[in-house]
Amino acid sequence: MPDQYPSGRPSSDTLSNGRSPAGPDSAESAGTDTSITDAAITGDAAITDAGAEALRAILADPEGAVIGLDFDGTIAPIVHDPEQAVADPAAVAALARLGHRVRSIVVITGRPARTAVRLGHFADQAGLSGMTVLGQYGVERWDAADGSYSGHPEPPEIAEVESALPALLDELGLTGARIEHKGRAIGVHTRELADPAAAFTALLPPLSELATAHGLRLEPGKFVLEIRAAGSDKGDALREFAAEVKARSLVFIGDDLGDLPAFDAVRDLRDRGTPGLLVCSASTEQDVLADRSDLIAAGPSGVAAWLTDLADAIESAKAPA
Ligand SMILES: O=P(O)(O)OC[C@H]1O[C@H](O[C@H]2O[C@H](CO)[C@@H](O)[C@H](O)[C@H]2O)[C@H](O)[C@@H](O)[C@@H]1O
Repeated sequence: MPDQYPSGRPSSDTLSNGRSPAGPDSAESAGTDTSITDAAITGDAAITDAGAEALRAILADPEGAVIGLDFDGTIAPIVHDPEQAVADPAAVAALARLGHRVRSIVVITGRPARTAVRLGHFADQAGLSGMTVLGQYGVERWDAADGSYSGHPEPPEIAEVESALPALLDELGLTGARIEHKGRAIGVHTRELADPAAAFTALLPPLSELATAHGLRLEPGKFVLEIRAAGSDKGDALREFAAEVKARSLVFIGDDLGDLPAFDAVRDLRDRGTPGLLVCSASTEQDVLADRSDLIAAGPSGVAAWLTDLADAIESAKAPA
């Protein structure tokens, strides 16, 4: 696991940084170290100065803005069965409205691109005809414009890992762990086990060893350990996409460890002059992004509410007087 990741283990604590989330579940009061900006977009939520600056840039020039989002835990609520994790219809509806106004909407996910498109119902939304999905941390791509899918070749080592897994899980007494076959990656989920956190901790060293032995990497997430090819991460994917579409500003919304590189990319880009807004989809399972974000949304429902507010604000700025 890369050093910059503070912990691979899902947290069972509630958010501890005292910042108030945007969205319907918002409960805490705003911290004193942040400034409040346009209440129409952030409600009572605290936003950093850099975030407020980016928000102003987005509102002033939506045609230059890229809206980047993670899928699971951000626009799709977390559920036990990954096949049942559908996008929140309110988030999709807001994105469809934003799709008419902004430069691009891009979902950057650990899911295969096809899975995210299917679970998000992205292909049937009129407003999303310019959307892009970058799957498996950027090595797969779907473009709504022509419905095309593309991707790197699947690493053959994944099949070797797959055949080694049953014996390893048996040995650890964790045969009940859900295996998610993603073609170019394989996920081991502990959410449905009696003690998901203990199972996650027990699996971390042997799965890390297994990944390394096959020249692959371990990607930890919320009660999931994924073995995948090294190479692209969400930061690379976001940087390349922002350059491709010539983004003049960006937002990235995420919830989990795999989103950290995308957060770093937004920080790098804003250090170089492109305004960027970082939004954390907060949960009690993972708080690593909270301190790194400009704005905290109260989970996927808070993200959907924030996107809706953003669409309202952009549309009303465009409405004739
Ligand atoms: O990059 P993301 O879009 O956030 O995808 C990351 C992983 O998300 C999925 O797992 C998570 O969501 C599941 C469904 O809600 C949940 O059961 C699981 O505990 C979460 O970790 C997905 O199944 C993985 O393949 C993704 O890599």
